[in-house]
Amino acid sequence: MTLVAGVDSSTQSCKVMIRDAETGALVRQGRAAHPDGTEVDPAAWWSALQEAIAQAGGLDGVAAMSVGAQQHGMVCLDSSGAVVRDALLWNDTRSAGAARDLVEELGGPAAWAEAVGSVPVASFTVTKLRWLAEHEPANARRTARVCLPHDWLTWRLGGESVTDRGDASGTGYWSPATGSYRTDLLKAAFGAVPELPRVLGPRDSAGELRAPGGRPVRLAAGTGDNMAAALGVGALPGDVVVSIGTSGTAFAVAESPSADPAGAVAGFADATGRFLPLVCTLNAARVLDAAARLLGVGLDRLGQLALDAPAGAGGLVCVPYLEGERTPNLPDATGSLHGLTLGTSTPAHLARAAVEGMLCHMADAFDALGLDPARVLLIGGGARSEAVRRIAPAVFGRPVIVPPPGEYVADGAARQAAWLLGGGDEPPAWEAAGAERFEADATPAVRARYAEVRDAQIRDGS
Ligand SMILES: Nc1ncnc2c1ncn2[C@@H]1O[C@H](COP(=O)(O)OP(=O)(O)O)[C@@H](O)[C@H]1O
Ligand SMILES: O=C(CO)[C@@H](O)[C@H](O)COP(=O)(O)O
Repeated sequence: MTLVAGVDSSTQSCKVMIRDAETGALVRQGRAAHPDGTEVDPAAWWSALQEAIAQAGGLDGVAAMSVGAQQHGMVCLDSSGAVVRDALLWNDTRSAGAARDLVEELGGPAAWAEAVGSVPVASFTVTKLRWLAEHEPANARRTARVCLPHDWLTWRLGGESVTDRGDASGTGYWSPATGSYRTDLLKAAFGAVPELPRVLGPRDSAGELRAPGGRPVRLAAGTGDNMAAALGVGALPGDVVVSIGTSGTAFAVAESPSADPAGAVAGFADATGRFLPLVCTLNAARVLDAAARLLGVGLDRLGQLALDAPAGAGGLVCVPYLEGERTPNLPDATGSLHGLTLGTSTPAHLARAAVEGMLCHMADAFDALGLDPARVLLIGGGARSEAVRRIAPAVFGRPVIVPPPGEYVADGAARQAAWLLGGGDEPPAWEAAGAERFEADATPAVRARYAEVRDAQIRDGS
């Protein structure tokens, strides 16, 4: 049996899935935690990857491997390849001011959407580079090369200095429409053009690593985590995927590039040669973690409590901007609870408000895509919650399909590695495991009440 390994180096952890290259059957897996925080020494990703590989039983029998990872993170290297400073992650909002300046300098949001398919907010690499140039000029001067988390891991594994279309499209200096770097925008933001990774196509080779014993393991291009998830879950044009992970995302596979001048939809490229319009929120599954912490319960108990309370939580509304927010672009916002009464001051009402607030927020992201999909697929750690699976169709006002709980980012990376081995125009057709369909009566009043409270909070500027 020929094996492939897929990696998901995400915000909270590193996961490795080892699968049969031909059928996609799961053979073994491992995972390891990442440190908390929005700036991280890339060495921590490296040691988590080694730990996850060891937990998966090593790379014996693995012929090809691919790395999917959190998008956008700024990894600066000096001329010897050493890391200049801790990487600033996609959820680090310190470059919000730099984003505002860059948008203004180019002539407004529409100019950015036209140039690179997206309007940069603090998540985008280009804004982090501007922040570095302004706040840490010595580090900026030492920066000879800039790459992204998946690029850096691929390179450390023995690969070349390469990236892929999907991850390049989250930098803010690569255009999905033309397939080329906009070094003019990088120069304008950073004051210099450091060396950038070569952008590979979906089936291209990134080199190879030498596993213990000297056996070569081929490296696929890798990609950003959302692009890998689309590949792992087998998303087809006509589907929308909603992922409830550290970030919340709603995305679709598209045949042509997009450019939203309003900035809500990022016009990314995907990992198959197509495109991936995507709406991303800073707050998603960790809203449930926070509510569980407040109530002093575990996630399963939080879900039971939420299902015990009535729809609408008796008017208790949670606006879940706990980490600031990216969509809507409110980097300094905080979360809030509205509608506390003696009646709603119960653990069940609070749990329900947290689940519904998070899902209303995700439904806003879904709506921003402006699509009427044939299927809505719900994935990510948050989709493991029974309460989320049962309340989501009520809040979204449409059925949701929940694939079996799994590591779809790492699986997508594994599928890309199998594609590298097998060749062909499309990735190998691995059989999808049976998904469950959830239906519920729509609860438009829950969304309406949420929207009222959300808009009042935004008007207040808090
Ligand atoms: N049974 C569960 N119920 C609710 N949430 C869960 C459950 N299991 C995991 N999660 C959530 O999954 C989140 C991690 O999701 P994941 O998609 O793995 O994140 P990422 O890939 O962004 O690091 C955790 O923050 C946790 O809240
Ligand atoms: O910034 C984005 C997408 O634009 C995020 O989706 C990151 O890619 C982080 O992903 P997770 O760690 O939540 O999977």
